[in-house]
Amino acid sequence: MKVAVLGAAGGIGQALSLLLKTQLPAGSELALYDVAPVVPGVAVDLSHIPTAVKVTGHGKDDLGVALTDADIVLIPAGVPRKPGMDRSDLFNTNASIVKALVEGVAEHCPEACLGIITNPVNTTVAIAAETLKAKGVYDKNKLFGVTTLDVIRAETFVAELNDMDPANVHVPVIGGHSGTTILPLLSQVEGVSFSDDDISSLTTRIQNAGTEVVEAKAGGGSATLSMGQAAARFCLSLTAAMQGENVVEYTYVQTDDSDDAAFFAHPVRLGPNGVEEILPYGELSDFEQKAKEEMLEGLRGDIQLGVDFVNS
Ligand SMILES: NC(=O)c1ccc[n+]([C@@H]2O[C@H](COP(=O)([O-])OP(=O)(O)OC[C@H]3O[C@@H](n4cnc5c(N)ncnc54)[C@H](O)[C@@H]3O)[C@@H](O)[C@H]2O)c1
Ligand SMILES: O=C(O)C[C@H](O)C(=O)O
Repeated sequence: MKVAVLGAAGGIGQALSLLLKTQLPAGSELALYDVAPVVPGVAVDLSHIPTAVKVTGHGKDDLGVALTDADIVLIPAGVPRKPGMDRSDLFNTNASIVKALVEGVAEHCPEACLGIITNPVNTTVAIAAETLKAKGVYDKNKLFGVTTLDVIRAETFVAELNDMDPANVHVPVIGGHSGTTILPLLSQVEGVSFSDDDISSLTTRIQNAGTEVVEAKAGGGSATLSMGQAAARFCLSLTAAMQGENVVEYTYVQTDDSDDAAFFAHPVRLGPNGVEEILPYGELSDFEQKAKEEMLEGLRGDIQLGVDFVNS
């Protein structure tokens, strides 16, 4: 198994790479790519950890080497938010970064599964899809927007509120990855019943959790450590699925469901070739149904922005 992390010298990239160095199956290879000159040093640093995962570092002219033979590519390259910004404010800088890196994926490892972390995820995943289509190598089963951070936050907050062990809490989160497009399905959490006030305040907290971190970091970036954990969970699930295990994760994938949006986070059964099956997200409460209807237009607009960026 070869995993390439593009943007590996950044806040997420380093946390994620540390977790993968310690948790990928023995015999795996971890290729770290970044335009920042520190990336070979990050690779040397990680290489001193005694696990059977080989780490290589690749600077800006070495994208092809990092990507060749990759089975999974994770992209956290790009700028993070500062207080007062929305994720959509990152579009101008991050759209072209994602497009260029995905062109590299199309050229060097078109069969790899690709996890997009760079914001605005609602849009950058559509950019990746259109870029791969333009190169004639798009496989909708191999492209994922990594929304696992919404899931782990929801699990943490629900566990805190109900004094439970977070390991025993499972919260579905569907939709997209910004503001109200993040839709936790609290009605489906087993073993807990919430008051209407709890549902309203927990939903808002989960939707605004990224902003909570951005404000607390006060200009020093956005979530990196929890995101590193979330992306590692997603990557390790995909790795296990590629090796034959039965794994389901919530992730933002192409659904072609005209009632929702072209991309929508669903529970997805992962397999050796990426998406094995997109599972239904089940029945929504009246609160969730209304929240879904209210956010769909915005999510569809975010996706269209990505489509237009590549095609016009
Ligand atoms: N999907 C999510 O849930 C989620 C969560 C947190 C952050 N994010 C997003 O992830 C992105 C990265 O966040 P961060 O905190 O790690 O930022 P960061 O600034 O700490 O790191 C970004 C890294 O990307 C590198 N980079 C920039 N352009 C590049 C290119 N063309 N090729 C390769 N590397 C390049 C930079 O050198 C830097 O090392 C941001 O867009 C942020 O909004 C997404
Ligand atoms: O909020 C951000 O800008 C980063 C990320 O999308 C998050 O949810 O923490």
